[in-house]
Amino acid sequence: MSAFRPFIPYVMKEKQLYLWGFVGSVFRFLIPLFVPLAVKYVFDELLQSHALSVPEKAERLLLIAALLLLVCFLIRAPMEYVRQYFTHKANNNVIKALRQDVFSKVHSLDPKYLADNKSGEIGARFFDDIEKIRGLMMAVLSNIWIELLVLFFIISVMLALNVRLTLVSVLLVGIQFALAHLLSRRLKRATSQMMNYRSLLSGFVLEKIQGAIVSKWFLSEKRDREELDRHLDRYGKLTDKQVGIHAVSLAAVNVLNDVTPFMVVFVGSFSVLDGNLTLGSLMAFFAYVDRMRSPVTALVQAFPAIAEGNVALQRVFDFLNTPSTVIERDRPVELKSFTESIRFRQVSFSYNGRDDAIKNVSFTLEKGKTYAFVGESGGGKSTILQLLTRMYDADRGEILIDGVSIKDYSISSLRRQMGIVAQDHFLYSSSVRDNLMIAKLDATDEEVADAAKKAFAHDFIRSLPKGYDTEIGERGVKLSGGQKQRIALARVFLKDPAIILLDEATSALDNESEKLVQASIRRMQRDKTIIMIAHRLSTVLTADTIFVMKNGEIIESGDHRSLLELGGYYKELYAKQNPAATEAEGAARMRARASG
Ligand SMILES: Nc1ncnc2c1ncn2[C@@H]1O[C@H](COP(=O)(O)OP(=O)(O)OP(=O)(O)O)[C@@H](O)[C@H]1O
Repeated sequence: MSAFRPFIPYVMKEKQLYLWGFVGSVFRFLIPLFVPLAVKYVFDELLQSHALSVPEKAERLLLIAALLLLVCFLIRAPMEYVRQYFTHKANNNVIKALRQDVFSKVHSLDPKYLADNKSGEIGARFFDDIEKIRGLMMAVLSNIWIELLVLFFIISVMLALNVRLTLVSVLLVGIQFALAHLLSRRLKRATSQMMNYRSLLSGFVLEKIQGAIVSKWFLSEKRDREELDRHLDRYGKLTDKQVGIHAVSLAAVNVLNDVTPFMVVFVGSFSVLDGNLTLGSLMAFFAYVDRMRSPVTALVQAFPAIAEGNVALQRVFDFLNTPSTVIERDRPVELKSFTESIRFRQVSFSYNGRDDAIKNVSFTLEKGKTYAFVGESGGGKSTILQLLTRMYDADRGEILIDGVSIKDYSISSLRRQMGIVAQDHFLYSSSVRDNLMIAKLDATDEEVADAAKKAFAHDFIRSLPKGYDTEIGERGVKLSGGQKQRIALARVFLKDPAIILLDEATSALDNESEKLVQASIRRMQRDKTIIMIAHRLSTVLTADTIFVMKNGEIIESGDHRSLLELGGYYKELYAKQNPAATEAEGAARMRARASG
């Protein structure tokens, strides 16, 4: 029930449309309910009247028929349209608002949530769950409430006709409701298991589609298929369970449904024999009891949709209420421009709450200089960038920009100062131009081309079939690794931020291209602060300061020369990558010492 509360504002926003739907429904459903009363009049009064001649009776019959037809065509039919149109429109608006909110929520989720949950499972909220909420709205807002109103109306008229018969009917219908209610709890539980599994299944399938090429390489298609079969079997069992419970509800309700009119005729016939009930009243009664079955059947038939919608509401609002750990403070400061320094003060951070990815790290970076982080894989280099861009917040210590904690800045103004080429430089399945322009939405063609030239991407882009308008496929599959990297670099050149973060930004380029791109980066350097991460030490030789990381700690720092002279871990790494250069440098130093 709890998920209904946050859902109410969505429905209330559309109350005007629902009101029209309500008006349409009342007319559409209540008009036919007067037909049995007309039948009663025809049987009890008109046909048995001694005051009227046969032609007069025929004339009245025709008049009643014409009146009923007229009401049906002129009021009931248009009201059906009003009911359908406005209720569906209102439902569509609610669905649209929910989808907008789910989509916006994706952007405010912590990277940790995105790392812990498969995109297919998150996508299931957007598609499957919200569609189930539509089913719930159709059942409840379009049908069930009006059926209940009809039930109330019918019982009132029946009470006026005959109390005893009404009690028999209400008792029988009451038993049907009680049965249905009893089974609905089990149905909800089964539905919840089924839907949670369905979202897991969509996560699995999406991941396998994305990894289809890897499956081909490693010939793991058969294993994927077996895994899918296992998932489908389990899902099949859960759907069978749900269908089974629903079938039991329908069977129980339908038996009683069949029995009810018969019982009414049976009991009612005695009343007719006793002279307590007219034949016309019994016929009207029979028609009402028949109509009375419809709300119960509608309710029971809608149970799966209601149960699924209920679970979907819970899942969607649980998702919308996912707390964020990276939170902007009230009235944050705008970081208008970066003017002095970035400072990490005794910063520690763990992704899983157990192992520190960064341990007590402190350093200061000055504006306009180039810094590099090098060291072993998994040493914590990328984590430094994650913390600086506030994808995660440090567990301990402080990160300051121009002397102010980054938590005090608005997140957008902080990120506006930074441009990043990450290891996983995601490209969208749109054109090259669109991919570049996410860095600057109002960029001119010249600015786009200029940025591409700096990243040495312009020539290859122009050679693509439609140049800058070429579609590059999902995640840029139609491009080579180096081409994708150049586009990611061009994106940062186009953004032209004060702080440039390069995480293995040139690793996919050949030596020649890497040198050219590095030169571009250096050219834009003047007032830029560059933080680069690289395994290939040849790319960081000119950095003002190189930080060497191991096990989440900075173990050495200095420029290339001083680090070599230190003779520590950096020298070891450098020697491994450049054996010849190290020997030559050693010999030169020896010579210098001998001559000095
Ligand atoms: N999203 C994440 N969730 C959990 N653990 C993570 C996550 N990202 C990184 N780690 C862990 O944190 C540690 C530091 O990772 P980080 O990516 O900072 O290393 P790195 O020095 O950049 O490595 P590489 O040079 O291989 O890119 C590693 O042990 C890694 O397994």
